Amino acid sequence: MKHAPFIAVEGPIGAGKTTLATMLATELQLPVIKEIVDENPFLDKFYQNMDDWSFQLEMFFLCNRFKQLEDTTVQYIDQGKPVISDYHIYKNLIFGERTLKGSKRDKYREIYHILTDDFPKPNIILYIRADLDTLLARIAKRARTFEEIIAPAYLEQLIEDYDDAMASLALREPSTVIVTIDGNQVDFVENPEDFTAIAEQVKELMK
Ligand SMILES: Nc1ncnc2c1ncn2[C@@H]1O[C@H](COP(=O)(O)OP(=O)(O)OP(=O)(O)O)[C@@H](O)[C@H]1O
Ligand SMILES: Nc1nc(=O)c2ncn([C@H]3C[C@H](O)[C@@H](CO)O3)c2[nH]1
Repeated sequence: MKHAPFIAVEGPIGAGKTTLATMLATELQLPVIKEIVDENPFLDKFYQNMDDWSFQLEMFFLCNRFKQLEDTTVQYIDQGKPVISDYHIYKNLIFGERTLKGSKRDKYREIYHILTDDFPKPNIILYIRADLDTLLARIAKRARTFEEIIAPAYLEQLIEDYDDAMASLALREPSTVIVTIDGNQVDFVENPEDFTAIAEQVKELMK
């Protein structure tokens, strides 16, 4: 590994990223970086009108994650300390490519690369795949009001985008370990053995 273990949990909306990252952080005694949701002023507006609000929303996520990545690099990666995050910065591009159009998409892509290309990236990705029914059930279980109007078609598209993105990342960065977790079958919340198996695998990868 080029640098200390930097683990990212990824997957489409509601796959269980924050849940798994938090459980692993406790089990492996790692610091955990979580994305900011509650103070996001654009999410609500975005779900009501994606075309009007996507640029503001994507820029907000990008700026927040840029700051978190900057801090993570200084506090952990540069110090050789392992860390786990409930997202990979690459998700900005996965979402941005889907929600933005035309010149805004081109500008956003350029800004993304300018801001993030020189940062250390996660060397272990836990990719939770889950089908539409599983995602809808988990989103409903979490019951964030602004997510009630998420269109199933948007989620379906994101499921596909995530698969494509992980496949292209694997080609581009062959040294990055991507562990795919079947979120429909593997239940790290309800089945302790499922969680233990994931935690053991991560421990091995961190050696
Ligand atoms: N394996 C699981 N089995 C059952 N429930 C789960 C599982 N994983 C997560 N959940 C529940 O599903 C909901 C969504 O989980 P979580 O918030 O971790 O998803 P997320 O991927 O971080 O979401 P987001 O994409 O919005 O950040 C929560 O209520 C959580 O308790
Ligand atoms: N458009 C868009 N771009 C992102 O980078 C992004 N990251 C997360 N999200 C949405 C998913 C959940 O509703 C909620 C919490 O994860 O925020 C995003 N939406």
